[in-house]
Amino acid sequence: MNLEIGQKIEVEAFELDRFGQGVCRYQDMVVFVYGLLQGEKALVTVTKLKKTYVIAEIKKLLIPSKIRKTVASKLGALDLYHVQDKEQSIHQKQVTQDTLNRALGYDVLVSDTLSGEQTLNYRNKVVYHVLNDSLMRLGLYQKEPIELIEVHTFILNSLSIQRTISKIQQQSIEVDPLIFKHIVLRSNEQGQVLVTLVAYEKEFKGLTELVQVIKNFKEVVGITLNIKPNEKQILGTTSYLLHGKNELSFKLNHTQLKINDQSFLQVNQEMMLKTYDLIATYVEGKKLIDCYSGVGSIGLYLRHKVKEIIMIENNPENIVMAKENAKLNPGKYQILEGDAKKMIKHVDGDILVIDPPRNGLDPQFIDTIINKRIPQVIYLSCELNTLQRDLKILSPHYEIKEVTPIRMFPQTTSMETLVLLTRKI
Ligand SMILES: C[S@@+](CC[C@H](N)C(=O)[O-])C[C@H]1O[C@@H](n2cnc3c(N)ncnc32)[C@H](O)[C@@H]1O
Repeated sequence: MNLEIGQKIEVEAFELDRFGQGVCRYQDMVVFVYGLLQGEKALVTVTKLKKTYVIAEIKKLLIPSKIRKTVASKLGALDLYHVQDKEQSIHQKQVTQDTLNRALGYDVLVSDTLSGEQTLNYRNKVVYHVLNDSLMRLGLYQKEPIELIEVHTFILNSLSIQRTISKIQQQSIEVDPLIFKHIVLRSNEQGQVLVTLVAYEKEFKGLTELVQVIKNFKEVVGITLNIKPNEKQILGTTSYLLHGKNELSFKLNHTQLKINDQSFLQVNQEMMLKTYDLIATYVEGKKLIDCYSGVGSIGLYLRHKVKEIIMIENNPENIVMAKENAKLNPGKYQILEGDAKKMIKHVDGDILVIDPPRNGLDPQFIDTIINKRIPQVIYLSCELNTLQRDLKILSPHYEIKEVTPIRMFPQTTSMETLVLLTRKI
């Protein structure tokens, strides 16, 4: 193979992979082209040469696919925007099916993707990054090459977040981009907004001016300053209240929920409710363990379905919030703080709901579930790769009853998957 960077070649994608790349073959090489769909032909420019594969970008689309909606977005956060909405759901089901079949070595039955009506403006949390400029400019990451670009309208923003960020972006404020790094905006269904300024230090140039401006926006219920712990993590564990309250309330059908600037909550409320309603149909038993429970959204939502709920969560801030949320939604709860793999050894229940972070389950945690013979396990996963790894270990002991891909993040390749498992005799 004698390809060179910058060379133009004609390729056809035989597959759209789970990262939104068209997979093509050129001579003996695999070529990945972001934004190229299955069956599409394009003239592409080689941008990276690796030992076993090549990365190229579309120069000219020669034969477009019927499922294409528009040209691919530059933004990493919109990496499936060019695909029609219905086809995004079909793609998600296919990727889930292929990944699980490959891992488990048999045909896993995967349901149709659970989808919603609101495929734009659904995000109730968005992180804007401060660009490297002395006058404040805010943006998002571009996909290829990965770099920050200024963005004024982001079509996944909830309408209230879009309104707030537009007003912030109209300000001309001098800042130090080496210290002031992000603005995180969260909104609820009432259109209220919690704004978090994220910086490496408690004081920075432009802070007072920014707070003066933002606190006058009537939708803003609170402004906090969070101290960024390192380059990789957006938010740290220290927050200071600068205005209003560090709290946002949500009404999730029969459940009231409060979060703060550090809490996890699914970003798409319509799909969160659809997911929780589906989980509710699985729940049949007395004692439910909600593990990786965050501020308690899943356990609280299911409180009418069981006699008792045990929550396990390792973040002390979330534990405080979960206890407040428990008071808002009376029921019988035990809220336990600690590492899931240790805590799970000390509790019993007949239903286990697990909603871990992207890195999935610890082998020690899986061993304990298997040894305890918990009859029903409901696994909500935000990372298909760790889900398939964990299901491989669980599957000799648990039957995979139902797998539902969830379209939690329309216009993107990110996906959520819900799996119902029952103990084999
Ligand atoms: C994906 S979130 C789910 C939160 C909650 N179920 C919800 O939907 O609102 C994962 C949660 O697991 C918690 N967590 C991460 N590692 C943990 C561990 N080793 N033990 C217990 N909880 C953990 C995080 O703090 C976070 O709240």
